[in-house]
Amino acid sequence: MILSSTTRLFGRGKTLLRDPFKRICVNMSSSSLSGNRLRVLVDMDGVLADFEGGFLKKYRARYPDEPYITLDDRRGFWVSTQYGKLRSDLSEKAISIWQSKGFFMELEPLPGGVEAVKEMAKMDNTDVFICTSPIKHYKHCPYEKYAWVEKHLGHDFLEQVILTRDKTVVSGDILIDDKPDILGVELQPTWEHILFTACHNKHLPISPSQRRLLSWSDDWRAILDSKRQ
Ligand SMILES: Cc1cn([C@H]2C[C@H](OP(=O)(O)O)[C@@H](CO)O2)c(=O)[nH]c1=O
Ligand SMILES: [Mg+2]
Repeated sequence: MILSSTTRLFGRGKTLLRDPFKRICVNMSSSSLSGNRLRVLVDMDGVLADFEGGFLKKYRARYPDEPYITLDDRRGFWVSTQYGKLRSDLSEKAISIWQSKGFFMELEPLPGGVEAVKEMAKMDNTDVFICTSPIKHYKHCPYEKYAWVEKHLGHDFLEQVILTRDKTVVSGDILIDDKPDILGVELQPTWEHILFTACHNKHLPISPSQRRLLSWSDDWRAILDSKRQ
């Protein structure tokens, strides 16, 4: 009985369920109870860095005689899946592009993203983290993601980088991300996913409960304000 009321009071955490005191301490440091600070998680590729544009440019340069998919015709999150449907061997060719040295480092910033993150980071009661997934071919990508942040946001911002393959285990109030389905071991992440519009997701119908950020010219400040207490 005590355990089940603890469950209702303190949430669904499996490991901490038997220790309500510990659960309270953990919650105190999470966004909703940490002195009313807002914690914003900002994705990198497709939100701050132009993965799709960078991919197409390098793919066409490396495989000038192969067919390609214009950004307007992109559908589905995974580039290699759509290229594989175009012709089965093109999937591997696509993968070879983002596995190459320099791919992630040389991505151009998407318009307004770096400026928005810098502005957010200066706002009162606001903590901003870059929450990004490295590819499993780890030779260049993790290093280059850090280098990109250092180059565009400055050395101090390296403190704010979270590299994870599972964003559901990271706590925050908002996750601004271009991937339509963000899944992982945590079935009820603390953040609200704000879908950042990209060439591959712009045609997707959005559920009434989901919110979009159309670009960094859209009203991201209003979205942040809507989550403040
Ligand atoms: C393979 C692939 C990766 N990515 C990005 C998403 C991840 O970065 P991010 O979490 O910053 O959006 C990273 C590893 O999958 O590369 C795409 O956006 N499209 C793709 O097709
Ligand atoms: Mg992304």
